Amino acid sequence: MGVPSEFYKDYPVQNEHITPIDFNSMKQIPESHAWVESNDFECPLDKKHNLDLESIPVIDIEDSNASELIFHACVTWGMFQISNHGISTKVLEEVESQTRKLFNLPLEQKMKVLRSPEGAMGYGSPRISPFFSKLMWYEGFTIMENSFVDHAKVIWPSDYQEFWTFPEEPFVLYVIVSLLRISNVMDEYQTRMKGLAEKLMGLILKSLQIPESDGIWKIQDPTRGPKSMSTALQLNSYPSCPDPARSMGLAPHTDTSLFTILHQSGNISGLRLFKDGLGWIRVDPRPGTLVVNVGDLLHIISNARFPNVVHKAVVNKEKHRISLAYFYGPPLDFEMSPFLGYRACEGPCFRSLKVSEYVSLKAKHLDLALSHVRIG
Ligand SMILES: O=C(O)CCC(=O)C(=O)O
Ligand SMILES: [Fe+2]
Repeated sequence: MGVPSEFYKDYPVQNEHITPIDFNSMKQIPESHAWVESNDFECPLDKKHNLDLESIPVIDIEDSNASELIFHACVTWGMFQISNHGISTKVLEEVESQTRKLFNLPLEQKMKVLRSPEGAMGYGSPRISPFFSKLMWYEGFTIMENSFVDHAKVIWPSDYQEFWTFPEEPFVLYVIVSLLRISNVMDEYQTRMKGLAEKLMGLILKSLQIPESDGIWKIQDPTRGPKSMSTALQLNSYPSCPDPARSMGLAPHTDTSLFTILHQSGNISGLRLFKDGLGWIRVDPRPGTLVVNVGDLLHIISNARFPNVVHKAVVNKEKHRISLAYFYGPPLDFEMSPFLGYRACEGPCFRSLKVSEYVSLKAKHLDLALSHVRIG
């Protein structure tokens, strides 16, 4: 979820958990990246017998029943796919192509925007890395709101100026042009995602029958100014891997957000969700759709009615997979309470707490964070 950089100052990450290796030069996976049975319990959907559970629902968000359909999908899966979402193929192709360009830069260029040990933005390994004994076959780039160019200037001010001072160098020029192009595309994508997220939020709150007088409806109010929603765009890159069965793209986790909107590139399988009793289920990319998954904060607000779905990403031998996750959450100062409407379970399952407290608990305890919030 989008949090200010200074937020993680009490939870610094060690360098080995920030710096990705040069994946492209690897003919085999190093011991540091070799997982034991990483892809256990793989459970292809075509082997399922229960037809109702056979696929993550695709919901047309303009459908008059969208809210109802979302409710059922969230209760059953904690995940759904959306069509008719208004993000054009052109925008998605553009953002994907710029993302590929960024990750295709030589490692030493990407290292110039490496996330700091206390930081939230920039290039690096997953922030969940310290919680696992093995490293992931992954490199990512986290962008917060505002313009990407502004972040770039903040992240590497001296080099940025150098680029303008010595423009005769062709590679440097290429980087400047790429940077500006990427910035525009990333800004545009975030703006579109924000609009879509606001719409989805309305449908989700309606699906839980939370009355419009409740404070949660008001957090999207733009007059709140800088204290508006916390969002982040996470560019995920999974280079092709010599030994996918013993590697992990992104280890099993739940998202801290209210919900996440995920775009999976091309026709490359990678996302898996965990369903009790069934194991790992493939959520392959489907043209024209985006994936939406329930995060921890919506799990709390829905009083555990919506599962915060455990998911992971696997890698493959031939293809370089890209995905883009847009995390959407309430402002850090927002006090969350489980909603106890007639659809929720009896009594509150969680205590009330500020979003900032939950984000800190997550940074410290990862998947055990919820046990610090649960009542009874
Ligand atoms: O790449 C994927 O399919 C999953 C990404 C993800 O779970 C995340 O960015 O939190
Ligand atoms: Fe995730």
